Formats: sequence, structure tokens, C-alpha cells
Amino acid sequence: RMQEAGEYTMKMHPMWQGPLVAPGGNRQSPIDIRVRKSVFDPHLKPLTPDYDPRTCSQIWNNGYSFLVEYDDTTDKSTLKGGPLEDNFRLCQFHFHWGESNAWGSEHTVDRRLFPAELHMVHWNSDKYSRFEEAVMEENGLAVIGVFLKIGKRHEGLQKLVDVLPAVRHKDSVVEFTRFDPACLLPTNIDDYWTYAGSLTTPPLTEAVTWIIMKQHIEVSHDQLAVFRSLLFTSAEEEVQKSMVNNFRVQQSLQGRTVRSSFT
Ligand SMILES: CCc1cc2c(cc1OS(N)(=O)=O)CC[C@@H]1[C@@H]2CC[C@]2(C)[C@@H](O)CC[C@@H]12
Ligand SMILES: [Zn+2]
Repeated sequence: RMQEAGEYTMKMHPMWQGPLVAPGGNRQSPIDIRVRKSVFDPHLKPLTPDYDPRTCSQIWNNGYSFLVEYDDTTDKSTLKGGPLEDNFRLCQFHFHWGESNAWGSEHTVDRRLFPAELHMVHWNSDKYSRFEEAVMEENGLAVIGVFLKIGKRHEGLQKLVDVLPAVRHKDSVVEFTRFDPACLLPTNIDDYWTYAGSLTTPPLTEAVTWIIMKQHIEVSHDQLAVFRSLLFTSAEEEVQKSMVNNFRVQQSLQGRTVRSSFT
């Protein structure tokens, strides 16, 4: 019997069977961005990502998403400007998506859901010496969020899509080199919202300056379908679970202000 509408019960990924709220969390992510409540900040500078594709090293299925990891032992792929006071180093990017195109993003814009969301994770290399340290510190991380919509095929993404079957199972890793993450940014990166939040997966630490792009990117239905062919489960497990709906429920704003770089 097909599930009746509204009867939909999402099988929670084991990650969410634990504590859903960080202890004492008052700046949690993701959130709904209320456009009319965001405050234009004329002092926000243009964002200046400067990525070196040669720092791309591997793709890893960590059992919740797939992470494209970058060598962050030097200042070769960096992010500066925007709301950021310091220099940040790119360490990985990953996505969140749904089992249908009707939902999948973590952030929403006036409650509008997107089929997927890209996160590019950077850490403050002026203040800390390694990612694991910055993860625990306020203003330790900066994450760029980009919404994905279904439309024309994304040529730059295809190189990544083609290698995903090699990391189908949890804990699989495959070498992946010379991928320029800038190709996944929208053409206009000057218009964004920014707010103080947290990681949306454990350790859920309130270390993140979020920078959410106003302009989305387009990927094809077939490209997103390959994301859904990944598995939460490792090769040994007898019951295989499709990697879908790997997003966190929205958190309350708790008095925070979302700033915009545009009017
Ligand atoms: C894909 C979602 C994901 C995984 C990870 C982080 C962040 C992640 O997404 S999100 N949405 O930016 O919060 C930051 C902490 C990372 C973790 C991947 C695994 C680690 C790198 C651990 O090995 C140590 C710190 C962990
Ligand atoms: Zn994420």
C-alpha cells in the first residue's frame, strides 16, 4: 500500500536518533531565511574565494553525505571578504538532498524548499592551526551554502557525478583530483545572506558564519538521481538504505538577525 499523504514517516538516519539539539544551543542551523526580516548591511564586502583545483584530494562517503575533500595544509584554497574578518581555508564540500525534488535543502527562503543544497566548508587559518580545532570555536568556520534547482545539466558537476558510484557505500573513499569548486558557485556571488549558526551535523558546534547565496545553480534531474543512488550503509550491512533526506530539521532563530549584502 502506498503511504497515505501526511502518513509520511521519515525513517530517521541513526545520526538523528541521538540528541537533536546541541546542549545550550541558541545559534543552531539550518534556519528559514525570512527575506523581509533580513537587514541590509552596506559594510559587507564582496566575497573573494580563491581556490586551487590542485588541492582537491578525495571523495569520501561518511555515511551521511559524500565529502569532496581538499588538502588544507597550506593557504592554497582560501575564502576571504564578505562578513569574514580572517582568512579561511577550504577543507571540504558536500551536499544535502531529498528523495524527491520537492524537498532536500537545509535552509529555506521564506519557507521555500529546494531539491538540494551545497555546503563549502572552510576553517579560520588565521586563528587556528587545524580544522578539528576550529570546529570547536566560535567564528572557527565559514560555510557557503548554494541552493540547487532542477534544470539544465551542470557540466562542471558531471566529473563528480561520474565518480559517485565508486563511493556508493559508507566509509568508501576514492581519489579525486583537479576539481575546481568555484565551478559550483553561482555567477553572482555578491548577493548573499549571512548569519551566525552551527554545523547541521554532529558535533553541531556553534562555530559557523553561514553565507547563503541568493542565486541558485541548476543541475539536471539525472545528475541528482545519481546522488540518490548512494547508500547510508556500508557494504557489509545486509539491509541497504538509500542516501536521501540527509538534512537536519530547521532550528529557531532565537533572536538572531540575518544580514543581506543586497537591498
Ligand atoms: C557531511 C556533513 C558534515 C560532516 C562534517 C562536518 C560538517 C558537515 O556538514 S555541515 N552541514 O557543514 O555541518 C564538520 C565536522 C566533520 C564532519 C565530517 C567528519 C569529520 C571531518 C570528523 O572526522 C572530524 C570533524 C568531522
Ligand atoms: Zn552541510
